[in-house]
Amino acid sequence: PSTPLLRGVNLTEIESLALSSQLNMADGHARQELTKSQRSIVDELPDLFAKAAAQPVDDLEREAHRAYLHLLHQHSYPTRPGGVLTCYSSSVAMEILARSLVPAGGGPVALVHPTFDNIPDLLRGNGLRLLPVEEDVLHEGSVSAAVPEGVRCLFITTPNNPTGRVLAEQRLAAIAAECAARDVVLALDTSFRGFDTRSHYDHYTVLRDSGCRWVVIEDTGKLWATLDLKVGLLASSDHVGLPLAKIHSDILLGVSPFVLVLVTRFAEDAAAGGLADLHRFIADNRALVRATLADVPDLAFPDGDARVSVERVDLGERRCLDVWTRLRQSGIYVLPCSQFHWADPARGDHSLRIALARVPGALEAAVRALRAVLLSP
Ligand SMILES: N=C(N)NC[C@@H](O)CC(=O)C(=O)O
Repeated sequence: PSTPLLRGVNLTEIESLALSSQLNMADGHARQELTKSQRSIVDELPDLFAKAAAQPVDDLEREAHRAYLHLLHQHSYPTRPGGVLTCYSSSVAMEILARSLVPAGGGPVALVHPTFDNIPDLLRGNGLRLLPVEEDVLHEGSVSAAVPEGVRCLFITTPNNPTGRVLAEQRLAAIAAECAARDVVLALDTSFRGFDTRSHYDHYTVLRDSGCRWVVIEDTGKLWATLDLKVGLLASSDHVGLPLAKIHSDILLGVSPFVLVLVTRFAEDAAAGGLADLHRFIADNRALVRATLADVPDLAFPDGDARVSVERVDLGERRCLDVWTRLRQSGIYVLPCSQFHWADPARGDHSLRIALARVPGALEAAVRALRAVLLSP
């Protein structure tokens, strides 16, 4: 049986246990130090606050959308009113999408497997039935198998969490064409795309050209240590046929203009070289994890070419709950992977996920402690 003690506990509840720990390697939020140029943005906060108060919020919203999406080479995003709805977080965007799918009727939602469990939880919480689509089926093989028969929506996290796997441009085009032919809504969660340039082809051009009904959820919260000052973006095709704007209005009037200005400034800093620096920083932290654990027997890193800000560790015969529990006794937190396998948790019972957007010294201390636990019976 899978790790019973964590049954009924979701990943975010496990992450919340770690929030006050100095050695929190659990959640995928950005907790690294600010760079020099980012600190100078923080030094400007009083002026940014004044700018946010003085300018029309529509302008600030358009500026934030453009700065963030152009940073990631997404030039063809919709600019029509309501084409990109701004939310407090990507999970709020996810909840709006899930609620909007319910009245549409029709079959289940096909969802990539594994992926972060708040996505299936939000979909199921709205009464939607789910069908898992394994990553290999999604990324390779027949396109009709990637879009199961009878589904109302296909939901893909790309880059995926925790694997880092990126949907290639040609594959997105093929899946979008299949969705167009079968009138299936194609939904993408691209929250981790900032870390991987392989996901920086213009998804909006591909989606638009396919003619399919589509939704894309973006998240500014994973990249920069802004204390979770962030926005989620809910973009959609003009013929998506879902009451996204209506449900969005049920949940919020708008996000803080101050956060919009902050996101714009951090995105501009990233475009001026900060994003490349961040990629090197994450790659160095990934290398630190792999080097520190290199001499541990019966251990593997299943996502060899992942670039996202998390790293999965395959523990061999060891159980993730046992390792997680022993680390927690020393105040060190990682994330067990059972719940990512939302349709078959046992498949995650022998792997952990380590957050990489962390101060290197803290990451090294945590991974050295993990190594000690793994080497002691
Ligand atoms: N609304 C939720 N549950 N937020 C947690 C989520 O941001 C953590 C995450 O995405 C990750 O740790 O990979």
